[in-house]
Amino acid sequence: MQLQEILYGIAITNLVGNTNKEVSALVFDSRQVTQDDVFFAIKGTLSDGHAYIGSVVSAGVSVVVCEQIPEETVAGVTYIQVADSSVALGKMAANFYGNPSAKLQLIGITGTNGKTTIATLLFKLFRELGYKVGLISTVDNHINDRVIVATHTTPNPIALNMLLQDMVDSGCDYCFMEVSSHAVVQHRIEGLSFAGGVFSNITHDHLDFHVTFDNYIKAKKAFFDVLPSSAFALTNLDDKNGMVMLQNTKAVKKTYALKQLADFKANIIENSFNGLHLNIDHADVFFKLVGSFNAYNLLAVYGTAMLLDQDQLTVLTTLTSLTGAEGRFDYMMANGIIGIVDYAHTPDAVQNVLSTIHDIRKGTEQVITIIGCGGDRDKTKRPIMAQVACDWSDKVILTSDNPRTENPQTIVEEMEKGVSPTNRRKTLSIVDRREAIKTACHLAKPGDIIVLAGKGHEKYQEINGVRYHFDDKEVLMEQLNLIS
Ligand SMILES: CC(=O)N[C@H]1[C@@H](OP(=O)(O)OP(=O)(O)OC[C@H]2O[C@@H](n3ccc(=O)[nH]c3=O)[C@H](O)[C@@H]2O)O[C@H](CO)[C@@H](O)[C@@H]1O[C@H](C)C(=O)N[C@@H](C)C(=O)N[C@H](CCC(=O)O)C(=O)O
Ligand SMILES: Nc1ncnc2c1ncn2[C@@H]1O[C@H](COP(=O)(O)OP(=O)(O)OP(=O)(O)O)[C@@H](O)[C@H]1O
Ligand SMILES: N[C@H](CCC[C@H](N)C(=O)O)C(=O)O
Ligand SMILES: [Mg+2]
Repeated sequence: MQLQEILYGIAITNLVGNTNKEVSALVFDSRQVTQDDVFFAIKGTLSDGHAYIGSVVSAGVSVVVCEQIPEETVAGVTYIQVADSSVALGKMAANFYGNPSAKLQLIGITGTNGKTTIATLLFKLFRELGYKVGLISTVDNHINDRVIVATHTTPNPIALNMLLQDMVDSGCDYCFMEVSSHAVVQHRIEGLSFAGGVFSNITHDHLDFHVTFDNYIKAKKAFFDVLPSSAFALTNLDDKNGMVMLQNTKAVKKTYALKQLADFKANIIENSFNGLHLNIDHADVFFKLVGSFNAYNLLAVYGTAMLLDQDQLTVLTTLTSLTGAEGRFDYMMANGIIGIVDYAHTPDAVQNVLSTIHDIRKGTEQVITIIGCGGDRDKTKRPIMAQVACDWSDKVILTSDNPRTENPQTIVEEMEKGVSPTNRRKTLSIVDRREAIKTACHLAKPGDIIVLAGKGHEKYQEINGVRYHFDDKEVLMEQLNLIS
C-alpha cells in the first residue's frame, strides 16, 4: 500500500524523506520488523520504542513514525514526526486496513466489571437473531462461528483493525467489543468509528496503571467523549459515575437502571440458583444468569438491542435461552458439594458474587471461598479483596492467582493484611492453588458451596513469567470427585 494513503488524517510535525513509497506492513515491536515495514516508536510503560529506531532501520524498515526524529538519519528511510506515535498508529492502522470499523456497526462496552458478559451476550443474541457478528473479548474473539485466540481484552490497533477487516470480509453486520481503560489511555481504539458505547460500572481496579481513581474515571469517560453524534451512549444510572460518562459526549444519551427511572428499566422479582426473574419494561422474563449484578448486564444488553432497532419481544424471548460467558458463575456439583468458578478479581466483583450466594443459599450450608490476587497488578486491591471474601464467607483460603513476576508468598501476605483479628480464625493461607482447592474440598460437607474466584475461563497460571496449564473448573471438578 502507498504510504501517502495511510497518512490520511495524520498531523505531521516534521518530515525527513519521501512519502511517495510502497509499504508492506505496520509494526510497533522492533523484534518483529521485516523489509519495507513502517515502524512506530512508542513510549511504553517498560521501555521506549525510540531506542530501537537504529536497529529497525538496519533491519530494513523504510518508514519510522516517531515523536522525535533522530539526529542522524539514513538516506532512503522516511522519518515522520508526530505529537503521539500511539495516536498515529491507531489512525494509520485504520487507514491501512480500509477503515473496517465504519463498514459495520461497532459497539464498545466499557466498565470495571461486566464487559465480557455484556459483549458475549450481545454476540450470542445477535447470532440468534440471524445476523453475522463479531466479538472482541477477554475470553476469545469470534467472527461468526470462527474462534480466534485473545491476548488482551482490547487488542493493539493493528490486531484490532485486522480482526475488524476479517469481520467485514466475513459479512458481519455488527461487532461487539470490550474497551478496556488501558486501551483508551494507550490509544488502541484511536481511529475507530463506533456506532454505540455502553458503560457498566466503575469500581476499584487498575490503580497500578491509572494511579488515582479519578484518572481511571477520566479514562473510561474519554471513550464516551469521542463518540460521534450518530452513535448512542448507554449508561448505568445506578452507578455513582454513570452520568459522568455522558457529560461531554455528542452521542445520543440513554440510560438503564434498576433503582430509578431510566430509558430501560427492570425490577428483580426473584434471584435464585436457577436464574433471574425480571420485569423488564413491563414484560415478565426469566433468565438463566444468576445474581443481581447480572440483572444490570442483561438490562444493558436489552437496551443496546433496542437502540439497534431490534424487536422487543424477539429480543427478550431469545435472551431467556442464553447462558453467560465462560468462567462467570460457572456452577458444578459432585459428592453433594456445589462448586462455583467465577472471574471475580476486583473487590466489587468478589462482593457481588459472594453476596449473591449469601442471599440465595438455603442458610445451613457453609461458603468456602478460595481467592488470590494477580501479580504485577494493582497491589492496593489485595487486602480489600481478602477482607470482602472474609466478610461474606464462612471459611476463606488465601492462595495464588497469576503471580506473574512477583513472589506468590508476598502477594498472599499482602492479602492477609486485610483480614481482621476476628476473621483470622476462618482464614487459611495455602500458596499452591491446587493444594488450596484440594483443602477446600476436604473441608466441605455435602450441601456446602465452594467459590473459586479470580481466574474464571483462564486455562493457565502464570508463575515467574511462565504460563503452566491450569484450569480452575478442571481442578475443582477433579478434586470434588476424589473426595468421598
Ligand atoms: C501495561 C500495558 O498495558 N502494557 C501494554 C503495552 O506495553 P508497554 O507499554 O509496557 O510496552 P513496553 O514494553 O514499555 O515497550 C514500549 C514500546 O517499545 C517496543 N519495544 C520494546 C522492546 C523491544 O525490544 N523492542 C521494541 O520495539 C514495544 O513493542 C512497545 O511498542 O503495550 C503492549 C503492546 O500493545 C501490550 O502488549 C502491553 O500489554 C501488557 C502485556 C499487559 O499485560 N497489559 C494488560 C495490563 C492490559 O492491557 N490489560 C487490559 C485489560 C484490563 C482490564 O480491563 O481488566 C487489556 O485490554 O487487555
Ligand atoms: N455488572 C456487574 N457488576 C459487578 N460485578 C460484575 C458485573 N458483571 C460481572 N461481574 C463480576 O465481575 C466478574 C468479571 O465479569 P466480566 O468478565 O463480565 O467483566 P469484565 O469487565 O470483562 O472484566 P475484565 O476487565 O477482566 O475483562 C464476574 O465474574 C463477576 O464476578
Ligand atoms: N484483565 C485483568 C484480568 C485479571 C485476572 C486475574 N486472574 C489476574 O491475573 O489478576 C487484568 O489483566 O488485570
Ligand atoms: Mg473482560
